[in-house]
Amino acid sequence: MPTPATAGRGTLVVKYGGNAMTDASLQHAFLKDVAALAAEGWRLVVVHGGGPQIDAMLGRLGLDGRFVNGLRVTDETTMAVVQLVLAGAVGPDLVAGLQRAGARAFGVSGVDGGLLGARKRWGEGPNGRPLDLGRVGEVVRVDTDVLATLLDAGYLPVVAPFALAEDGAPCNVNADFAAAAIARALGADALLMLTNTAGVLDRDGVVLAELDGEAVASLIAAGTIGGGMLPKVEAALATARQGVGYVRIVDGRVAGALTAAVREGRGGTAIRA
Ligand SMILES: Nc1ncnc2c1ncn2[C@@H]1O[C@H](COP(=O)(O)OP(=O)(O)O)[C@@H](O)[C@H]1O
Ligand SMILES: CC(=O)N[C@@H](CCC(=O)OP(=O)(O)O)C(=O)O
Repeated sequence: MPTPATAGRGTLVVKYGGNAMTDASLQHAFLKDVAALAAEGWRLVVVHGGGPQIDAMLGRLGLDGRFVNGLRVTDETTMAVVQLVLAGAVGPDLVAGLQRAGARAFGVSGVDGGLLGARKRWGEGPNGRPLDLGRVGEVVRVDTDVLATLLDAGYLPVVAPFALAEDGAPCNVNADFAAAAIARALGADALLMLTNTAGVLDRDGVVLAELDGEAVASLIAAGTIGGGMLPKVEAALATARQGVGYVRIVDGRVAGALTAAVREGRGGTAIRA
């Protein structure tokens, strides 16, 4: 597997999942990796999740979180909590950690500068019938100006994934889809998705080194891929098909996983068009 590009001159989009963030020392190792790659000259954008952190806040407020095929059912109150947690806690914590690691990080959300525009995304209910997920969006427009401006000025953008809906208010977008849309729009050399598994696992729990569209479809049909891995593989595959040459799902719980994937082209599951 080739590495993404000539070291230090390309664009990397890194999706950092909420499940990979739970251990503080591993988060510190990840942020040091990110800062080191940025110092090498990579144009780097971090898109973060925060699903478990949103669940924790909902729980504290006595509210339930519900998912359909990996997408959160989002009513108005849930949307407020999503914004609060992502742009008020998870994002600033990552920005602060990156600053400590020596990077000039700058937090934005998908609504800032019109970065992400979305239309309503429907879920799939029983018998394939459309299911109303509430304020959930699918990205249909990416305006990369705000990212280019920050990158050109030497900042490392840290993106919270919610977007502008057609009614002009924020809507909830799964962070895997947000990262994928940003990687495509930037013409990134690579999309790295850090999660809390060794990669995509087969039915025996063994990590699959490489997957194409056909393999993904049969693993989904067999029920081997489910939950939060569904949007991840869907987003990864679409990104690979749309020209991002290096897409990899890697273990965010392992120190050095990001730099190994970027510099040595190894670890986790490579997704091929
Ligand atoms: N075949 C599979 N391989 C790996 N993980 C899977 C698979 N099928 C379902 N999953 C689930 O998907 C989860 C990762 O997705 P998610 O919880 O949304 O993480 P993140 O916060 O990183 O986006 C894993 O922790 C696991 O529970
Ligand atoms: C629509 C939808 O599901 N939005 C996600 C956004 C956060 C996210 O994707 O976080 P992870 O990457 O940690 O899973 C949510 O509300 O949980």
